[in-house]
Amino acid sequence: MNNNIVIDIKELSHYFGKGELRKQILFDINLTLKAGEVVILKGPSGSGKTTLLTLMGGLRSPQTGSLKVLGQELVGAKKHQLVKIRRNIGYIFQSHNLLECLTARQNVAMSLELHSQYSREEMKQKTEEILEAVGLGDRINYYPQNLSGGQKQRVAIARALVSHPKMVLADEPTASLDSKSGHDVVNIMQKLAKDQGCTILIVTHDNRILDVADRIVELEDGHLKQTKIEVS
Ligand SMILES: Nc1ncnc2c1ncn2[C@@H]1O[C@H](COP(=O)(O)OP(=O)(O)OP(=O)(O)O)[C@@H](O)[C@H]1O
Repeated sequence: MNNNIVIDIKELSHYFGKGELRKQILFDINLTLKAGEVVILKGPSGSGKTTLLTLMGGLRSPQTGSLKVLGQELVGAKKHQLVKIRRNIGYIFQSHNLLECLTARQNVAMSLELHSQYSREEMKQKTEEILEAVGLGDRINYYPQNLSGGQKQRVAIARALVSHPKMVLADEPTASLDSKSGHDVVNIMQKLAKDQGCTILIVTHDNRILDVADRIVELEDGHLKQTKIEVS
């Protein structure tokens, strides 16, 4: 595998439904994401962005074409192979999906517990460091209900990045935030990713955050537009 390539998609198509209801959602997608790149995927509602993101994240089985994540082909992969690939990926969703009964620290620590190589002391240290890095050093023991929308999304970022994943997939991470919090959140995500050499793919409608991207790609009716906007 070329170590520099994190996602390699060739001629990927996707269909929902069966028989007469079968409908093609993605058409011959070709896309490569390199290590450390921040890429924004935009496009109108219903154009297939979330479908593509869930395929790349091993959250849905791809049907035809080729989709390689970290060198592993996911077309035809078994369930356990999808599960294995997911351990290398951090996920951030529109609504933060924090567990309300756990503090910020516990929510972040949960993600580390999946990586059993860490001792309790290491987990505590890593959790505190990442919460400091997202500007929540003074909110470590707060429950989600006592945090603002932007702060909760920052906990979600900390949770996604604490285990140093190779890739982060973020689906509309700023949709429920005001302009300033939205910008803060993506800036933190971008900085941490650059520090860690992590690739980020952000699906968004939010034109206010386009400037964090190294590259913007666009889906329209399931087709990836060939014109790629390079952001300087
Ligand atoms: N599980 C499913 N079964 C059938 N059709 C689906 C399913 N999930 C999505 N679709 C359809 O696939 C198309 C693409 O949906 P998708 O959620 O990927 O679009 P999107 O670009 O992310 O939209 P939005 O910006 O509104 O979230 C839509 O027409 C949607 O109705």
